[in-house]
Amino acid sequence: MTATPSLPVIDISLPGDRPAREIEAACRDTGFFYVTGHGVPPRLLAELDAASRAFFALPEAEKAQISMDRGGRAWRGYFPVGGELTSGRPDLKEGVYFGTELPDDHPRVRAGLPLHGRNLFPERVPRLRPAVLSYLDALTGVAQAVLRLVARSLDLPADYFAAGYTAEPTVLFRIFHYPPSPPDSDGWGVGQHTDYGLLTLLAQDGNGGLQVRTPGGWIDAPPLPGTFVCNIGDMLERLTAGWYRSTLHRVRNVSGRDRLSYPFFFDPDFTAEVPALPARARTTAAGEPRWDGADPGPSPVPTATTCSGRCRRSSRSWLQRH
Ligand SMILES: O=C(O)CCC(=O)C(=O)O
Ligand SMILES: [Fe+2]
Repeated sequence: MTATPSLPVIDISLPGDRPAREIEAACRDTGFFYVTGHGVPPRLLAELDAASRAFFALPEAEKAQISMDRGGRAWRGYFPVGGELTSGRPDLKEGVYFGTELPDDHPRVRAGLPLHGRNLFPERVPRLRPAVLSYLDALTGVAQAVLRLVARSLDLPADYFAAGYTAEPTVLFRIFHYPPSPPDSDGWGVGQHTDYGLLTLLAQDGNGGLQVRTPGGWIDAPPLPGTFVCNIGDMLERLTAGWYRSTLHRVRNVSGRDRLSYPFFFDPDFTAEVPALPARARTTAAGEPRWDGADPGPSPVPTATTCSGRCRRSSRSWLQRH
């Protein structure tokens, strides 16, 4: 276990090729990196944090007013501590699910598309609604910017994803509260898993707790002020035939304090077809095999079905969770 951050910090505002090349290196390694230069004002997160703490401090009955039972197919609302499992074990957290706010008469909502609809906001904490909606807007912009760099890192046109399938992205945003773990416990917050989609952008409070699996063991991904932890999900790993990695991670809240975190999941349009990426125009300078497998090198590119250690994992999907 390391105490210092060993994941790269990538300034996405830098001109030129550098951010894309750094993203390429990070995605070839663990698929985890910190994003800075994103332009999200700190006050947005501060307001979201204050509103979220006010919500979680409400009595259980008040929080249950926006229970996920009432969120229907849109998959929104509150779940209590123990209400979500990873690999069959209850996580020590409660949380609220949000997503892109769509009115009841929106064609996608009327068509009954899963994950589309209105959010559930608590009447007792009115400031949560504007805080969440502003944050969703801001993070959607950051995710699109990171995906542009991901596209460039794969030598694709910068707008490859936005033009192809994130013009109307599927956004799932969750706010989690991890109560302090019992002192004699392993700090279990969320069990090990990979994320299923394209990108996750995580803000976490000062208590830390996120851990990432590396070949050398688990490392901490501590909070760095002004950054988001970005990781790529299974979809990008699959799209790149294992060239980019979706890596196991977990939460251990050993701080002895309440921990809040804000994972923002960014995925393609629910109705989009996600075709295989077009062939890359070149091999790497090191002569490694192409990620699309079109020009096999000396050793085969690991894929989800042939890799060894990294495949023994539990991948979460929104359907698996309940
Ligand atoms: O709460 C966190 O810090 C991470 C949560 C997470 O990995 C997830 O929800 O997929
Ligand atoms: Fe995750």
